[in-house]
Amino acid sequence: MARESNIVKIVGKENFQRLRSLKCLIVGAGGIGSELLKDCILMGFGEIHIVDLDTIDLSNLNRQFLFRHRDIKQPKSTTAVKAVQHFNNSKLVPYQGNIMDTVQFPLSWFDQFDIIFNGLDNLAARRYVNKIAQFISKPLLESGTSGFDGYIQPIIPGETECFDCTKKETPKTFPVCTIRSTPSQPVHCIVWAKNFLFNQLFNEETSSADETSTDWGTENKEEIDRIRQETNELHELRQIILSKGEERIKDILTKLFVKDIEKLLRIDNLWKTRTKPTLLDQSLIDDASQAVTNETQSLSSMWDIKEQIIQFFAITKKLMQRVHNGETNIEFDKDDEDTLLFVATAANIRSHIFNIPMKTVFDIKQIAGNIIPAIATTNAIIAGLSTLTALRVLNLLPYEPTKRSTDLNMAFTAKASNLSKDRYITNPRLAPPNPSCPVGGKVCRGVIKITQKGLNEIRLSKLVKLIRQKYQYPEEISVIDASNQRLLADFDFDDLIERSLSQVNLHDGSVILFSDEEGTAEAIYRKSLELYIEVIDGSLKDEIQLPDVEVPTVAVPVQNTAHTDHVEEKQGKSVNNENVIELDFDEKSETGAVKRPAPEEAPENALKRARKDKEYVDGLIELD
Ligand SMILES: Nc1ncnc2c1ncn2[C@@H]1O[C@H](COP(=O)(O)OP(=O)(O)OP(=O)(O)O)[C@@H](O)[C@H]1O
Ligand SMILES: [Zn+2]
Repeated sequence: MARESNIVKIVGKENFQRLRSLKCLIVGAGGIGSELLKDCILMGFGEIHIVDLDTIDLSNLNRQFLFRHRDIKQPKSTTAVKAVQHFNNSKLVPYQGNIMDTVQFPLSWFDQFDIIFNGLDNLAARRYVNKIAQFISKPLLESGTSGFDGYIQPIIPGETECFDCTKKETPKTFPVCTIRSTPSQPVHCIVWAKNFLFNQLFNEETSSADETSTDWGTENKEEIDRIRQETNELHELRQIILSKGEERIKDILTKLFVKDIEKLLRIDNLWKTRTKPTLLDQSLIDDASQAVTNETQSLSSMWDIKEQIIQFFAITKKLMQRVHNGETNIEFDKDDEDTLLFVATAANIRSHIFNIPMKTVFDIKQIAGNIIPAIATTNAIIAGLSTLTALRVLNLLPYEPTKRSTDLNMAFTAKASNLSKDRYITNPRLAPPNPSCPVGGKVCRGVIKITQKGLNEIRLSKLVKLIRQKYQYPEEISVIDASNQRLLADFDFDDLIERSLSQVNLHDGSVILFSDEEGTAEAIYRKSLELYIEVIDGSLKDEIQLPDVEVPTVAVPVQNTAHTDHVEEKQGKSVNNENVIELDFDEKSETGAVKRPAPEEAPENALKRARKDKEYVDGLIELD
């Protein structure tokens, strides 16, 4: 086949046969994932498995080229696979599910793959796959894009830096619930006004593209139902816009800033740790509806709430007239002052009721203009670089064999726009693992194999004893359920020690962290050990098998700063750090150290636990 002859030219006949026998996993079937699927098929991988938890949304169609309008609400993974069947020569296996679901995707399932590609859009899932790749020692091609910027990072466990070796930037997109129910910053209200409200009222074509994220950010069913219902009700507001009912602009304000907020206030759970919003004063709405405005206010001065509402009336009227003059779909454009004023006043009224500082129209113009769109071309470039790099990672190129894994290039694109003068792709080298990385550097890692019987019968005390014997830990060690940062045992907390592993909630997919609490007089500690629990079906001697890993001693605590310097140097002068790694990270998991007390934890243990967590986060230096 002509297509195959091209890849054969690149890798040679023998390597092509190897490629045909390899299995790859693509995590995410969105913007990058769709591209990866096409590229992996064109390369000729023997088997390609693709996972996505989501269904197709109207807003995906502009760039996720495997999907059509008729596919809306269908699962992404199966639809993507159907769309490529006609040119496919590989075995394709789609899954709809959350990659972090250890029941659907246990460690043994990951182990079947020769390489993993990430096409994800959130920090939690990226971190999870990174950790899994470290546990099973499989190469991972991590990637991400943001507007015209993007990056790929090949991760070879133990040899190159991992995803968590460098600190990640704060989020630029937000979970749905933050935007729709619990805003806490001006930008949340601006995203709501621009991406959601404005589109619902003035642009039918993009009206379901209401968020920059499909991540609900909550499991609260009541809240999700409310958001869905609210979306349906907004279609009625669109009718007001279409109906020439200028006198009904009051109803729009009342619905958005009084009735919807009343409903929100009824969901008690939302307000346990947050300040409640206050309803917009109905008399302010009534007064503003009577006010006459022809004055132009300075866009760089701060308007009070009264002025915001008056301007909201005026600008909504103006936009309604534009709709009636034939512009049925108006697009937000920061340079179209009408659309800007609508978004600014709506955002500010929402900020006002959520006790968030309001912003000048001028400031809002900067913020709204910067909300970064996803660009199909960047996704295509990044997925292409990712699959090409995979050839090198898998040693499939007959020439220039890679001497060390860190000689692999990590690619960044920046300003890939055809309007920009400085288009470039840079390729900084990879760094070795960061010794103070919480994932790769500071802990040793392995998999405990255990039977269900073992899980039900073996007590925590027995496990601790086995661990101490096998890895030469001292008497005092602490045991933490690392999946949720729960303390299970340490030198003065033994409430759970005589319970079985299943009684302390350990199960297939749990990760436990053992740390030396004692050390020597010279402050030499045994390195921490993180073990993944894999429950197996067959039989095992003593029902449990600990992994054969070396757990060396380390000196503590020395802050390690070398790595940061190294990263800066690696990225080169021409690449602005801020431009490079910008992804929609989930704020909650940014530190990776969520600390939840054990259900039966005494207050004094919470203190100790906090101390321990801190040690885990601080640096440990390995002694050779
Ligand atoms: N934990 C997860 N398990 C499986 N798939 C995931 C997980 N987290 C995210 N994804 C998928 O990764 C894909 C990321 O693709 P992309 O960045 O294009 O986002 P999108 O949700 O399709 O688009 P947008 O966020 O711009 O609306 C999405 O299809 C999303 O469903
Ligand atoms: Zn790391």
